[in-house]
Amino acid sequence: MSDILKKICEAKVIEVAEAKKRSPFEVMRRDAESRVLTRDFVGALRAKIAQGQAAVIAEVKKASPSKGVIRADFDPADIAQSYMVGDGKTSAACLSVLTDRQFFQGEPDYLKQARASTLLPVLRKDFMVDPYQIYESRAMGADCVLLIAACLDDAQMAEMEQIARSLDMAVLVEVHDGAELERALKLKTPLIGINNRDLRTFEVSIQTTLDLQKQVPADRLLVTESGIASPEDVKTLRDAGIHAFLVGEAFMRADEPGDALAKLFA
Ligand SMILES: O=P(O)(O)OC[C@@H](O)[C@@H](O)c1c[nH]c2ccccc12
Repeated sequence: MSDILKKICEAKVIEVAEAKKRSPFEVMRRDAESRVLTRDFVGALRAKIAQGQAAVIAEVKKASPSKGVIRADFDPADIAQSYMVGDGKTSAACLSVLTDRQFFQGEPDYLKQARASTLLPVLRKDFMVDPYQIYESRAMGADCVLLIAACLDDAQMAEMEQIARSLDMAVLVEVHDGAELERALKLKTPLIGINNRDLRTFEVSIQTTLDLQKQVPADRLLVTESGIASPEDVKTLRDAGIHAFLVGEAFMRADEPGDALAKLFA
């Protein structure tokens, strides 16, 4: 595990211990189980692809450890609506919302606001280290959770996936190398995220996706993540048969994030 990832996951363990004191496990579980109807995250991606379009998971992210504050004027509901509309032709399939406070200046409320202002399925972007957080994700309204293979062992991933499925949530499992990908493929989820960002160096290369793509069976839905910034990047990836994208920074730096999305994927 990279140093930054290790630091974040250690902080998460403490954060979760505190959260459990405020809302004990059974309370959180009941809260999660009382929520009705998730939005179909995988279906929304597949629908775009079936129409010959790129399936874009558009991220709502204020700041990151590598870039600091990315967007000072930050209104999650406005941003989410902008993504949902796009330019009227090209728009997001799904949203991703950072809920981590300490490293990404995120908030659980941002997810609630983004989801309430749109009809799009929402991924909770955070660092899962404990099954408690899967219930917590559903309780805050998430339709999909992220499992980062580098943070978890096989048994933890399988357990968290099982809980997510029992709550009708989708799972995006994120990998950065071939060994992590092999482990991710033991899960049932179709959504395999390949992170182009190396969390040790913060270097970003879409070549990571192109290299690992061969190892992803055709019945899985590969999502290329991070560092997608130009129409050339998009063309290279789509020509290679990759149609699902997770993009944050390139949109967050634009005045109108949905316009930036439409331009990047037109
Ligand atoms: O802002 P970018 O380079 O477009 O990247 C978006 C997304 O892939 C990135 O935020 C991300 C990918 N995996 C993560 C895990 C945790 C936090 C953030 C991430």
